[in-house]
Amino acid sequence: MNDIRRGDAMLTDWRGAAQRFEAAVAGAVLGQEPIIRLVTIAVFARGHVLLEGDVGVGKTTLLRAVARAMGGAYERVEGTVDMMPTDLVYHTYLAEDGRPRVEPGPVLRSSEDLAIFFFNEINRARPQVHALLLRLMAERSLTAFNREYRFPQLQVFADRNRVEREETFELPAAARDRFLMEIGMEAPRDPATRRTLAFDPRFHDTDGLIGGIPTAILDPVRLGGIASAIQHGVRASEAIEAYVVALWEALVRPQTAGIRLPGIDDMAGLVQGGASPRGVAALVRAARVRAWLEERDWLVPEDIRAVFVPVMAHRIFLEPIHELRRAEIVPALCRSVFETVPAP
Ligand SMILES: Nc1ncnc2c1ncn2[C@@H]1O[C@H](COP(=O)(O)OP(=O)(O)OP(=O)(O)O)[C@@H](O)[C@H]1O
Repeated sequence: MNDIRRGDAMLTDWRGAAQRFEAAVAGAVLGQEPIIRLVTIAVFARGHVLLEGDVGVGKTTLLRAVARAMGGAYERVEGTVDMMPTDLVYHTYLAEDGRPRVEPGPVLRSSEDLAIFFFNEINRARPQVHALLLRLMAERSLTAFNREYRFPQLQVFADRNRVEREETFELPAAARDRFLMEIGMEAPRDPATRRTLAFDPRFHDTDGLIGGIPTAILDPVRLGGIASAIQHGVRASEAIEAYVVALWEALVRPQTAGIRLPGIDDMAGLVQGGASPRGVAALVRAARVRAWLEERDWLVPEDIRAVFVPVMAHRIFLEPIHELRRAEIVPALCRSVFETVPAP
């Protein structure tokens, strides 16, 4: 078999694994197929994910299900206001012999095999902790105990609830683009799913639910190679390239693209920045994975549109007076961008 055929066969095998992975997660987390698809895209794009939503909509359950179905070394911490950055790296205690001991903390416990680091309730931790986490996400390395640790397989999942505002700390806006995606999660609307969630005891016992998921469906050690093969294997036509650049342009300069939003007089000053080349590269990366999951080796406009909001919305900086209405303005802006820019 030549190299291209071998590469194709590998991509097809891995697509099967991706489908089994999605099915395993969907078996435990009901009515969230679009969110599970986005998380799968992030896994194969090797990007970090922030999940945001109301209290008790299943964010933790989804991320635990993903960690279990994926396999590999996994650590989870819970954000608290008194957490220190060093709590992630080591902890000290007095041993039975009365002597102080130092043990690796959650980031170092599995050493360099760490595949998934799950940060629960990230907005309860203070900025010093965010700073360490964001550096770990950007560089996938950490210096401790006089040496550098590298985490080539590391993927960070974090969640934050949208409701809580007391004693919480927002992530710095400029650092949020370390997350490939920010995904909003809501409870399923379908009445039958709601009834099952309310009455079926399987969904009241999270540990039992997670324990029933098949494990280690994806091999984290090989994910980097497959992610690279997807990025090289999915083609973009000139028309698609022009489409992405036009969307980007319209997002950054909506007024020039002829976009008007209700209640905003100064469209020219609305977007202050943030949709950077790094952001658009992330968009294309995620779109290519979507195309691959849809069994194509070329991009279509729908691949771009399907990942546009979760990849781009958190990277846009608005004029400060509009930030309070961000949750309403940014989706409306994205919708207008799609309506204004003709798809090829
Ligand atoms: N879509 C769903 N599918 C399966 N279980 C669900 C779903 N939504 C909620 N649950 C169940 O509801 C309970 C609460 O879920 P979970 O702790 O994951 O919510 P959360 O969004 O992380 O909440 P918090 O913001 O308080 O941390 C769990 O027992 C979970 O099994």
